[in-house]
Amino acid sequence: MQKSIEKVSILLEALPYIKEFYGKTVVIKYGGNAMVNDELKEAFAQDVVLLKYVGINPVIVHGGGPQIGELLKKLNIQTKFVGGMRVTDRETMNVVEMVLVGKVNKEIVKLINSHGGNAVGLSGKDGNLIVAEKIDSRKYLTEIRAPEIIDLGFVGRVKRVNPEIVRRLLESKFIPVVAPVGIGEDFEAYNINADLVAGEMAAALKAEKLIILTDVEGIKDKEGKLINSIERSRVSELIEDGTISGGMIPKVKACERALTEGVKKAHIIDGRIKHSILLEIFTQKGIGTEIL
Ligand SMILES: Nc1ncnc2c1ncn2[C@@H]1O[C@H](COP(=O)(O)OP(=O)(O)O)[C@@H](O)[C@H]1O
Ligand SMILES: CC(=O)N[C@@H](CCC(=O)OP(=O)(O)O)C(=O)O
Repeated sequence: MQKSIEKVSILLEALPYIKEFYGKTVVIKYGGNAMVNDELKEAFAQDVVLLKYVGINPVIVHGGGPQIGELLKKLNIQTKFVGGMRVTDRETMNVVEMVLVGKVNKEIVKLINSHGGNAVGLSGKDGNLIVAEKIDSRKYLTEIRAPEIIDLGFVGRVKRVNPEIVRRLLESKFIPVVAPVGIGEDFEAYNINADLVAGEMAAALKAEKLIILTDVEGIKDKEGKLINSIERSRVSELIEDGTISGGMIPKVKACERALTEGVKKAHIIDGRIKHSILLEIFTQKGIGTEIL
């Protein structure tokens, strides 16, 4: 009996959050490093399906960096990252698209559907969802003080998101799952960092929240201690003094961008913790770092 009462009180703790977020959209970035373990994958899918069934609209934007790396290795194609971005020549771009759209996207769709959801996979090409343009490598790499200034190739930035197709899917009770491949006005495919796509998606949808799952607890300070909460105006100084570097830079940039466009809160949370999404949304304390 005591156990049952505990269960009810856990459910009741979620009630104010279900009320607050009912009918709202939450964009979730599902990172390649949080996708490596089967147990975590199952927990992720359960969280997404639960959100949908309590009336919250999840939109998934996924990565797949490690999975791209694996296939490039098998194909004996050298690859490197500069300033958190994969240098992408045409051959690499083909592999990126093959892995992200052909493999990772469909795996996530299957995973969610096998837990009772109704997911639909999209890339930036579908419905012109993500219009991209080649990133200005020099400008970007200088701005983030990258160690090397080179041409990043077919690395894109989001020029525009046309969220119509995603809105329609949400209205029809589907769960959209988006691969971060953009389409240029030159009809070239562009490789876009998935965090940046998630930020732009949240902005275009005027989402309630952006949640970025990653492979660390959240943003850490100079001493390596987790920062629970930070204002967006303080983020650039942490990049400038080197506290935030590498793969964390596009994450905080994505959060800044979403918040500037009216998204209420952004969170960087630990995807290695089972049910991290539910812990973030439905508990008072939340987890990871919130950016306001
Ligand atoms: N201040 C910081 N706080 C936390 N992680 C940081 C920080 N600066 C750099 N990082 C690095 O960013 C990484 C997360 O980015 P990335 O590896 O691209 O993740 P993902 O695969 O989830 O997209 C962390 O594993 C960590 O090494
Ligand atoms: C330009 C760029 O770096 N694109 C990324 C796209 C995938 C991604 O962002 O995956 P994660 O979120 O798993 O890191 C790449 O090629 O790896």
